[in-house]
This record gives sequence, structure tokens and C-alpha cells, in this order.
Amino acid sequence: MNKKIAVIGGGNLGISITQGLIADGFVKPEKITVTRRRLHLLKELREKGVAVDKNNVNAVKNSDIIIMVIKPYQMKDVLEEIKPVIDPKRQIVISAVTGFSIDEMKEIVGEDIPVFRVMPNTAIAIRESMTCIATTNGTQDQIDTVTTIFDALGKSVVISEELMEAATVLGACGIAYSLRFIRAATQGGIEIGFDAKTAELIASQTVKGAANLLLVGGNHPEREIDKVTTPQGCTIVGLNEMEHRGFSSSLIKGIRASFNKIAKMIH
Ligand SMILES: NC(=O)C1=CN([C@@H]2O[C@H](COP(=O)(O)OP(=O)(O)OC[C@H]3O[C@@H](n4cnc5c(N)ncnc54)[C@H](OP(=O)(O)O)[C@@H]3O)[C@@H](O)[C@H]2O)C=CC1
Ligand SMILES: O=C(O)[C@@H]1CCC=N1
Repeated sequence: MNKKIAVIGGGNLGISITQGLIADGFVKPEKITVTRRRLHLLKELREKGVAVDKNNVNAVKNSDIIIMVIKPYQMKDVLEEIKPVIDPKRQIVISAVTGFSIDEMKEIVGEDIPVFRVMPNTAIAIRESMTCIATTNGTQDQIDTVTTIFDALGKSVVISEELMEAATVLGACGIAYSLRFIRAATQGGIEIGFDAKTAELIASQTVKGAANLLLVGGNHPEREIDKVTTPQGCTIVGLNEMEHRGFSSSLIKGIRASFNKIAKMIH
């Protein structure tokens, strides 16, 4: 990709996005400027050739795409700071900031600046993110550009903004739910004989394989489950015991609890 990118907020997520973008040369390091106040914490990126700067205005002036990765309470001030140098004809603003709406952004930067909201997850660091993308004023060309960026960092889907909170729960919080499944499976594996490292390897690769049966194979989960569950076998016994104890139900209720919480955090 031959665009210049400013990553405003080089913290956990900003660094992960930058690392993902420069991996395999998708974007040349010198085309990216990452900003934060404590510049010394960007030493590793600087050593890889990424430009680092304390000055958000300079970074924005020199870029085509501006990615906001600061905390929600910092958004108003930083958007106001960069607003005078954003050129609506040439630039787009992408925000990964949880709970800051497109309307709130447009109120600060103006209606004519193309604004996107994205919800990636932390697997973006290894370019395996699921990223949901929303816009209300981006053109198809701009949507294609944003999609190309996040497809290079995993998979992406364009959704309506009303679904952003749901996307946060299923995609971003989902990393934690999935990892807790792997952790619990690992603990079960230890109980039935494996050392912790081997149990974790088996549990993790098994989850990856199961996910790929759907992503690569294109099948419905229950079809794949049917293939594993031998009549009167051990899988169905274990699976039914998990369901009797509320496996699917607890996941669905947990997702709803997260969703209720995010709704309260935002409104
Ligand atoms: N989708 C997901 O899975 C996740 C999404 N998020 C979202 O991403 C955003 C960032 O989260 P995260 O990376 O964890 O937070 P961090 O605190 O790690 O990063 C924010 C960075 O912004 C920098 N910063 C603060 N003020 C300014 C400023 N005025 N100009 C430039 N940089 C500034 C800070 O560095 P310094 O203090 O040195 O300036 C800090 O490194 C949040 O809005 C959060 O909601 C977060 C986690 C997961
Ligand atoms: O737990 C949270 O509130 C944030 C939102 C997405 C991931 N972490």
C-alpha cells in the first residue's frame, strides 16, 4: 500500500497495528508516523524505520490516513488539535477508540471529513484480527482502502454503526472468552494426564483447527460436530454433560452481560 499513515496514540493497540502494517512490507516503515508523548517508548518501532513524533499536527500533515488509537477521554482534545490540518479532499480519519461515535467525531472535525470507526481485536498484533468497520460518509473507494488495510491485518467486515457495540463484544471481548475456553480446556487436559505446556498446545491448536474448519471449510459448526460425535461415543457424552451444565447458555448470557455493560458505559 502506497499511502502515508499517521497512528495517533502509540500505545498497546497503536503499536500492534503498526507492527502488523509493516510486517511483510505491506506498508514501508518510513510511510508511517506514530505519535505519543513518551517517545522513548517507541524505540523499537523507530529502530524498524517507523517515524515517531510527539507532534500530532506534524504527523497528520504528512499523511493520507489518520488512525486514532488513544483513550476515549483524550479524543475530544486531540481531534480539536488536529482538525485545522485535516484536508477532507485528501485524508480520512479512522478511529479504533471504543465508544466514540461517528457523530461525535464529525461534530468536532466537521461533516466533510470522511470518518470511519473500526473495532479490531488484539490479534491484530499477529495479523489475525477480526475487524468490524463502519462509516456514514466514506465513499466506496475510501471503504475499499480501509478494508484493504484491515484485511492485511486479518479479516474485516463492513457493518452499520449501530452494531459497533455488538462487534466490540463478539469480536474484541471475544478474544478473552476464547482464551478462557482454551485455559479451561488446558486445565481439564492436565487433570487427565498432560503436562501444562502440552495440554495448552493441544487445546490451542485444536481451537485453531476447529475455527478453520468453518473459515476455510465453510461448513456449519453442527455439521462438523456431527462428524466427531460417534454414536454412544465419548464426545457426545462430554458435550451433553457440558450442555447440561449450561455451556452454550453461559456463553450467550456472558455475551449479553458484556453487551448490557457496554451499553451503560456509552449512554
Ligand atoms: N479492540 C480492542 O480489542 C481494543 C480496543 N481498545 C481501544 O483502543 C484505544 C487505545 O487503547 P490502548 O492501546 O490499550 O491504550 P494505551 O493507553 O496503551 O494507548 C494510548 C496511547 O495514547 C498515547 N497518547 C495519550 N495522549 C496522547 C496525545 N495527546 N497525543 C498522542 N498520543 C497520546 C499514550 O501515550 P503517552 O502517554 O506516551 O502519550 C498511549 O500510549 C482505546 O480507545 C481502547 O478503547 C483497547 C484495547 C483493546
Ligand atoms: O473490556 C473493554 O471494555 C474493552 C473494550 C474492548 C476490549 N476491551
